[in-house]
Amino acid sequence: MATSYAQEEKVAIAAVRRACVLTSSVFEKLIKNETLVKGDKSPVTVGDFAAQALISTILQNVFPNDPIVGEEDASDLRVESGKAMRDRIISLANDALTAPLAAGDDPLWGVGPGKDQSADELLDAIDRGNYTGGSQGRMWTIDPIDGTKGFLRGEQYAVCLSLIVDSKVQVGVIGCPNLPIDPAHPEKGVGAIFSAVRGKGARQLSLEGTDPIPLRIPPITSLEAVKFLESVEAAHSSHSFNDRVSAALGVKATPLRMDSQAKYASLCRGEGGAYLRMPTGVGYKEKIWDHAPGQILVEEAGGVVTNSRGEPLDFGLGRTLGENYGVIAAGKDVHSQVLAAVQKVQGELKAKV
Ligand SMILES: Nc1ncnc2c1ncn2[C@@H]1O[C@H](COP(=O)(O)O)[C@@H](O)[C@H]1OP(=O)(O)O
Ligand SMILES: [Mg+2]
Ligand SMILES: [Mg+2]
Ligand SMILES: [Mg+2]
Repeated sequence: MATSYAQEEKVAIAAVRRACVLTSSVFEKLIKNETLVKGDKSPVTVGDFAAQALISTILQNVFPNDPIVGEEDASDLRVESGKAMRDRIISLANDALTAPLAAGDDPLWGVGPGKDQSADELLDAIDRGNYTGGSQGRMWTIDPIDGTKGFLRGEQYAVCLSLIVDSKVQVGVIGCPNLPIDPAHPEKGVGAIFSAVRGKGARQLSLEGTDPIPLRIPPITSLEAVKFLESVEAAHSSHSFNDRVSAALGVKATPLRMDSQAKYASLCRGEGGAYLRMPTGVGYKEKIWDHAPGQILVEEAGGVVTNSRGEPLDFGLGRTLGENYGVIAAGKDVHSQVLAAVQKVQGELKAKV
């Protein structure tokens, strides 16, 4: 019998919901010495560590045998110089794990009032994210704060969780605390969770995990109006390459820039016509936690996600997607045209050198 993954989706939504409560409260109170710079020069905050500890703890309670590929590790927190940050992370994670939340979160998956974790348990929970990945079996991916730079700017970021089984994403959940609930009605406020299960469609939920609205990428009537979604950070994805592709397609709309996998979610709501992420140089390999939930969300909303060779993303190669051929996500009708334009621009650039 095929697995329904209903339990996995429920747990994932509950974990992302609690993590969103945590990250929002961290942003309100974040102070200067609560951010570290990692080896690759990217920032990481107490919110990233605490959210990974929280999600990993919930997964451990319900699926103790599932390995986890998580972005963060606790090595900087285990040393003496990490003590202040460590204490803060432990208190944040415990607050979020034990907070009594309203409906939509029952049963509590082993968390809730009186279920405080020790410092060692929470550091170990972060480090359970050290799985190397691979092509077989079940594994979860956690990006506790995707778009940390956006988070620090008070702009878009996302709490991202996925279940991969035998290299294929089966469940994806993306929490976007700063994304408008309804872009056509800004007065409705911000904060949404997006969720997809393979073969069962994609949905937008409230930040409480309730009130599902099915997601379907709307058809595009003219290429001129295809709004590209792209990174804010020019170092993460080439803006100039996107401009060339836009010109090749005759696109008139100005691109919509936002951080994180909120781009995938926005595409599913028709806020942009295509998400294009081309490498800016050599060396950087895309991570599976940066694309797995977004990929299933787009596919279940009727769209297509490939690299610039037109191949599906391969989540079975380890912690990264392997050689970086970029990412193109769009509705079915638009994807083939964007892919052709990307390959045309690549050909022109090659001819130049
Ligand atoms: N050189 C790079 N190329 C592409 N993506 C990058 C690069 N450096 C960091 N990233 C990752 O891009 C993601 C954010 O992308 P976006 O620009 O779409 O918001 C983050 O997960 C970030 O990793 P990190 O979490 O380590 O900062
Ligand atoms: Mg990061
Ligand atoms: Mg990320
Ligand atoms: Mg991150």
